[in-house]
Amino acid sequence: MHVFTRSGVERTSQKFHSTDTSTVKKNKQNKTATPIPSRSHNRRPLPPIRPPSPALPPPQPPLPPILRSRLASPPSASASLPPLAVFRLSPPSRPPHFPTSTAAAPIHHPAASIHHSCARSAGRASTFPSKATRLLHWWPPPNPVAATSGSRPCRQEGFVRSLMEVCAARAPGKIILAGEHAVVHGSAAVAAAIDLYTRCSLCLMPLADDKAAATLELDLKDPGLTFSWPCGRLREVLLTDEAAGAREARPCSPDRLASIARLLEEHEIPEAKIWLSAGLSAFLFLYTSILGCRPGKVTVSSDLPMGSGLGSSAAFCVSMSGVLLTAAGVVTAVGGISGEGMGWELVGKDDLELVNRWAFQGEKIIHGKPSGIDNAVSTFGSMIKFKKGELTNLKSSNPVKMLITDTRVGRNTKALVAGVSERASRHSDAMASVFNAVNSISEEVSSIVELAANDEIAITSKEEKLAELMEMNQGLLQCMGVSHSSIETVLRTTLKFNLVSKLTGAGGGGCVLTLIPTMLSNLVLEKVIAELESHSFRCFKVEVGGQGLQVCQGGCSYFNGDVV
Ligand SMILES: Nc1ncnc2c1ncn2[C@@H]1O[C@H](COP(=O)(O)OP(=O)(O)OP(=O)(O)O)[C@@H](O)[C@H]1O
Ligand SMILES: C[C@@](O)(CCO)CC(=O)[O-]
Repeated sequence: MHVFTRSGVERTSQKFHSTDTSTVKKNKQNKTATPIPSRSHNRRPLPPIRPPSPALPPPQPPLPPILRSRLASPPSASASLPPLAVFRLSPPSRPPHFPTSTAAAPIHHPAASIHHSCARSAGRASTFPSKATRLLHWWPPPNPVAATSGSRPCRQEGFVRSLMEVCAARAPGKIILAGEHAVVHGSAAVAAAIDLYTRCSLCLMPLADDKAAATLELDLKDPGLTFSWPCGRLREVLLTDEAAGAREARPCSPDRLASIARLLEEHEIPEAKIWLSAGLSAFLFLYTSILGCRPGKVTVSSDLPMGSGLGSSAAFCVSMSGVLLTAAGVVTAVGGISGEGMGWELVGKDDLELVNRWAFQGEKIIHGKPSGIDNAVSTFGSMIKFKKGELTNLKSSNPVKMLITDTRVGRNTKALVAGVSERASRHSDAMASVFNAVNSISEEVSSIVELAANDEIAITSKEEKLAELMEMNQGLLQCMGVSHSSIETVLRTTLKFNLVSKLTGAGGGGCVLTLIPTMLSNLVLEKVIAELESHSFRCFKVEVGGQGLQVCQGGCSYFNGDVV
């Protein structure tokens, strides 16, 4: 059992700036209370569920391409065996997926610009020179260290490699088996990485003679938007040029957050995509803190549905921190991943700790008061128990099958976390008991997943215990006020088949986990999925417990802004 410690965790909540959308929009979700029916073996019906307190539902973006291939019932597929989430502690063998680039129509602004992508599949003339041209353009290296130290030598802080200016990182999403929300208040939680990734790639531009022309560009493939800021404007507003040192993760001060908000206001982000502003703030903070105001282009693409409980914000912050710290020369790859063949490499433990600390600072901008579990599991991978910043690796001895159902109801983690904290301050004793009960559940779940079950009876008994704990955890999440009528529909549907489900992540919509017993017949499973999908939910499979952050240092190449 390995134990990592996340140091430097700040538990004070940070007030968000004026672009925080949770105050702008109200939750327009269906607020009808829906009771759950009792199970066949005489369980009492649970009390009606009140919809979560102020959650902002971002409009659900189209399904990421990789998820389309994971749908339990692809639109045109015949009724074959539906795929499931399987806990597996080996790294996934599926090669990474990179979506195609998008077409853009620019909207101009004097200080900053934003481009809206029109079609996922349409090609776009690359703004990147070919690799050969870039090398020529960059020669001789701008730093004397590079000139004297060989082809891959530049590992000094503050110096960015000149010959291999392209690097990339990818970080996985996660599911939470037990303990969400309570973990923010000090309880234990159990989470596992899934094999859906967010990828960030970075191309550092030459420090142009014409400083006025230098820009920082961010291409977000999933919402289909490109943002750019003149580096001069960044210096002017952030009152900084140089990165203050990437080796120490620093929090974003309220002043800096206010300056970042000013930079974002200049962009006039479309109202329908205003929920992106939290991620943009995290990006500007991480980029300028780690690399200063130097010109570059960052491209982000993700397999994860955003704002659905699968840790998209953590995967965004971890992959972003990973690529920036790699470019800054403070994080180094330690070796390849067998079977991947795409140049992804693992990162050493100390470097992962640093990435995790930076990502946590980014998560604080997006979430307000994160526990740190999402960025920890995205950074370190595997299955973990997390309590008060301490992480314990869990070795799952039997595969545990989970079906993931995306209710497609958008919500906002920050608002949901704040809602639970408000309830905790209104009913401190009652909520302390709820958090305490969740802590016991998570501790028990973490012991059970490590138990080796060697025959059908032992496996069934293990799964029954897990199911009961998941059911209890879901009941306590309802007490916290983070369930939703769509989640209740999933619970009700799976309960008809005697299957247990619980929400995963922040709740309020998003994704739900259903434990699939090893002995369940495929026929029954198909019926469950068909019924879930008849409610317009999406069911899909993931592999669980794989690697965390991976980087690609040079050696990766670019086409139209995507790493290929
Ligand atoms: N690929 C991406 N591109 C741009 N922004 C992203 C991306 N992924 C996440 N984000 C940012 O993170 C926000 C979603 O974070 P949120 O915490 O609400 O959901 P989540 O992390 O998917 O769910 P949970 O925290 O419950 O696991 C988005 O609104 C956006 O600001
Ligand atoms: C809801 C929460 O517990 C998990 C979100 O994935 C928030 C957190 O721990 O930061």
